[in-house]
Amino acid sequence: MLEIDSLTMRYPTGDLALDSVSLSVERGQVIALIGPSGAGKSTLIRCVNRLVEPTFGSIRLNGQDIVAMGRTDLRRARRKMGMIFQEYALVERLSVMENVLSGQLGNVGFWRSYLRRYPQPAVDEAFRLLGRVGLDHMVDKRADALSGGQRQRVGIARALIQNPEILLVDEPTASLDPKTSRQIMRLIIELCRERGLGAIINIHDVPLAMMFVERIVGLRAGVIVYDGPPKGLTDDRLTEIYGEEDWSGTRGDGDEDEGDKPAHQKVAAAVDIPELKKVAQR
Ligand SMILES: Nc1ncnc2c1ncn2[C@@H]1O[C@H](COP(=O)(O)OP(=O)(O)OP(=O)(O)O)[C@@H](O)[C@H]1O
Repeated sequence: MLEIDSLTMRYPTGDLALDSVSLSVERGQVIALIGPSGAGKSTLIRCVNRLVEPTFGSIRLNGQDIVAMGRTDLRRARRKMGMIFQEYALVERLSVMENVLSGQLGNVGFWRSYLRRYPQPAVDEAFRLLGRVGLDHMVDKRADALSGGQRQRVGIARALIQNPEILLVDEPTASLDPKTSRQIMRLIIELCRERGLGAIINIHDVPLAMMFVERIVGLRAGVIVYDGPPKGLTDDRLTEIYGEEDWSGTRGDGDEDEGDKPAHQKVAAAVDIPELKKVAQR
């Protein structure tokens, strides 16, 4: 569905942010993109929606090369990409409903959206999505009266109302507490599953990524140094991605909603990491 080939990005400052990155995302597949600060994670996402112009390489969404597109085609292609941001990017003075409907901006034309006259099917879909993300009781609340987790739910509903083919998600939980972070990650993963949506999620929280995502891609200095399941992220692999560090205790403390087993035992069972299992048995 999304095929990135030999993607290279050198900023005008001379920084080589991506060095011949190749990556495919299948329909319904969610990828967590991890790596240290400056590894190129945000640049990769920004290249996919062409907020920055790659220096070299191709990015195909359903066979169409985004890098080669002119303005009209690019605008159309961007509608197929749902964006979810760390800082939510909501319009503070607008209601939850209006923020969600703003995801339709590309489809309803400037004047209709300016006058806030959205077609009834869009309004119905917004209600449905707000129900799905658990905010149906808050449709009229202003965005600036919401908690971080609620804001992110609005951000998710806004991304989904454009009926995207892929989600590009930049640090969705960086501003949230641990429990809310898990709820938001779980929601994103469930929605991707329900809709057969592919996603690339930039994330610093390795344990959280390992808990929810089946494929992890590790970037270091613009190069993919790991691409595989969470259970393959051994200490050596983490060192390759992040550099030398004591990794004990890094691999998560589990999912609070999975029954009464201590959380770290569930993660240990799920990810099959021997060192973690030893800790879990204590
Ligand atoms: N607008 C820019 N102009 C010049 N260099 C940039 C720009 N944006 C990013 N870079 C450089 O590109 C490299 C990759 O940065 P990028 O922001 O993509 O990394 P990241 O992995 O997303 O980091 P973080 O996790 O801190 O957000 C870094 O060396 C950074 O300094």
